[in-house]
Amino acid sequence: MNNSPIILDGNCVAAEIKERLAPRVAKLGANGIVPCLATILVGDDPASATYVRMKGNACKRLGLRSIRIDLPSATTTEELIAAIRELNRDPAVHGILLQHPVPGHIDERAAFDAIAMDKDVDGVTTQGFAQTAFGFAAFPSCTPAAIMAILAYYKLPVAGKHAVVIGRSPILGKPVSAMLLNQDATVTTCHSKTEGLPSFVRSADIVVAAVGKPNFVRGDWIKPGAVVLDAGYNPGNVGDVDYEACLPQASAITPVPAGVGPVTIAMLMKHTVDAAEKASGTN
Ligand SMILES: Nc1nc(=O)c2c([nH]1)NC[C@@H]1CN(c3ccc(C(=O)N[C@@H](CCC(=O)O)C(=O)O)cc3)C=[N+]21
Repeated sequence: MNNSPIILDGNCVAAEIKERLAPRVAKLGANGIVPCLATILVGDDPASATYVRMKGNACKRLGLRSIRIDLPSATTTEELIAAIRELNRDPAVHGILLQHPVPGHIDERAAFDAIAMDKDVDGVTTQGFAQTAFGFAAFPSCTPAAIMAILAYYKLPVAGKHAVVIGRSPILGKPVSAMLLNQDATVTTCHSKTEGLPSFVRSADIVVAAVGKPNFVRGDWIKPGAVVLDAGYNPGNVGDVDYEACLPQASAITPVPAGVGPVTIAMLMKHTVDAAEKASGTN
């Protein structure tokens, strides 16, 4: 038992990331460049609309431009790709974010892969994933980058540790597994077909929950002293970790809200500023 776990405060981590962006945004501005993020939302899922609005608000607070494109749920893959290509061609747009998930009839992979590499600030393209996996300097996807930023901010050791990632989605479980591996963790990626999931989690020094099931990770799965990172964003702002049950076991744990979420948005802002600097050669 551990009676004083560190509560990993995502708002603090996000504040530091955004503070460091301010002078860079000012310098770009002095050169007549305003970093610009285009967000695309297909359909009218209210939770997705909330996240997209939060991203737009974060841009505004940092002095970034944002363009919001809302497409009807009946949009075809071809129409969506056409909208993405138009943003690819627009030199004033530095980053493009296609909000996941898109309606089921759309080929989401094809749409993600239509995003120009140098504007893939959300790290969703196949090429971006490949670069992330190989440890090159692409924009990694934002939630995995947020998880790594939280570990770094609190100086939590990764090398040599057993990290168990629950979930293998293309923009969360898979890339965060690769990023942990690149920092010399021993990584086990668990998923819905994993047999004996609790026994894997029980051996983890670092647990990353990315399953999309509310309160899925139970307290008795957590090895005493483990670090627990909750990347879940279920309806009603509920994470994938049963926080109250895991808290007494963990040495450090992210809450939901105010854990991984705000850092995800800060990373998106950072990547957009990075992209604007690269595009303009101003860094
Ligand atoms: N292409 C794509 N990229 C994404 O990065 C992406 C996505 N699609 N689809 C949905 C998920 C979810 N996501 C969140 C970001 C911030 C919070 C966040 O900041 N949440 C606040 C609370 C939210 C509130 O106040 O309503 C918090 O945890 O403190 C949550 C969830 C990004 N996602």
